[in-house]
Amino acid sequence: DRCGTSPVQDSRSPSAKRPTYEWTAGSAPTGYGAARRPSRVLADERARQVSEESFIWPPPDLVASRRASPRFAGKLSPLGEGSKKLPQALIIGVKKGGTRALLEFLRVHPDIRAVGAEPHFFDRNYENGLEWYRELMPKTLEGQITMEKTPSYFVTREAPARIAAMSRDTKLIVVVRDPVTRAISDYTQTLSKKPDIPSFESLTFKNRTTGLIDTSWSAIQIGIYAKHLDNWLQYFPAEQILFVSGERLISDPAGELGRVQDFLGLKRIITDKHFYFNQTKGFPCLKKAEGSSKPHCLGKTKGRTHPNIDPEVVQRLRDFYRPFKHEVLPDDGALLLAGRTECIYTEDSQRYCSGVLGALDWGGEIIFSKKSHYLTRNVSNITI
Ligand SMILES: Nc1ncnc2c1ncn2[C@@H]1O[C@H](COP(=O)(O)OS(=O)(=O)O)[C@@H](OP(=O)(O)O)[C@H]1O
Repeated sequence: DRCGTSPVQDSRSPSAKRPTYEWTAGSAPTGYGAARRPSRVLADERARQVSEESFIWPPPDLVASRRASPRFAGKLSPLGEGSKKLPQALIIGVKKGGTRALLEFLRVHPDIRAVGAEPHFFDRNYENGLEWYRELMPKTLEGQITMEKTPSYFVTREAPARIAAMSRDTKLIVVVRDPVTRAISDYTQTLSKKPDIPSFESLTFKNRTTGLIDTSWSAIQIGIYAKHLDNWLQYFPAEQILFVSGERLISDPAGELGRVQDFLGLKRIITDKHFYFNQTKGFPCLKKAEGSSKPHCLGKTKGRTHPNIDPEVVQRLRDFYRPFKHEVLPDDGALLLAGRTECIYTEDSQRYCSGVLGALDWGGEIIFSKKSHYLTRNVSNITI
């Protein structure tokens, strides 16, 4: 991954272990970034797993732009014009959903400029202040959208309020993927760094005999999308959140990118002709990466081979996630992560017909109800 895991940024190298903050010039403005370290949504030790890009610091883009690397010349105007702006759109999750692929594909658009590394501003670096954050961003010209991706935002309790404090108009993008595959992908990543960890099967259960799932394990907890989403819907209307299917990002990248460009109010410039399927990699790749004329696939850490998991455990996890897919969430419009449903009925026989935002390959759909009501979260009250 040219933005995350190129050899010089190997996450195993000691110099890349932890972010250091000394190099930044930005000062924290009052009102943002309280002295307190942000507390994590996932308190469990295992929740400290972070996506691999988070180890890359300082952000390669910043280093690259300081060195005026020709790699970035494509997007910078010859005079280096423009100004650094706070992002207007964020890819907030989910970890292992396909967030890197989405960002890399989006960067092909001339009206999108993005920081490649994960800034982790709204979770770990908030006390550094908004000016620090702005300083990380690439320069943009009028009409260009500034973006970043940090998948852990989606599961960070404080993130929605903080992002809303920056701007209530921030557009949010969530790449969702079958939560079971996502969990296995998450585990595979950890295993690649710590080969001695227990098996996926044993980590899944609190007690294997009773079959009780360990929901404190971050690999499981991140996939309870409805629970995390609830938190976001307290601060942002559903229309401001776009769900991208991680599966379709692989099977039909241009189709998903079309939806994203529409959501961002951009001309559909990224189309089928930008992609080719690389047989060796087994994934779609870019014919030309941003600022380059060469084909570009994501790096070795994207598209890892997953270990075989006991099918019974996989099934048990599917059963575990099913109710969450049916959860109805409060908002201006209700949002439902559910099966193939077009209308739902509440206990008082109210009928809520929904516009389907997107079908998910794992049998779920993201449905947006036009009706503006708080719907009960008790699934059994609802006939589907
Ligand atoms: N085009 C393309 N090339 C390679 N990989 C692709 C692509 N599109 C989606 N994916 C899937 O992205 C998964 C990694 O997700 P993220 O980038 O969100 O991971 S991370 O949270 O930033 O670590 C990664 O998960 P694994 O397959 O488990 O490695 C891929 O399945």
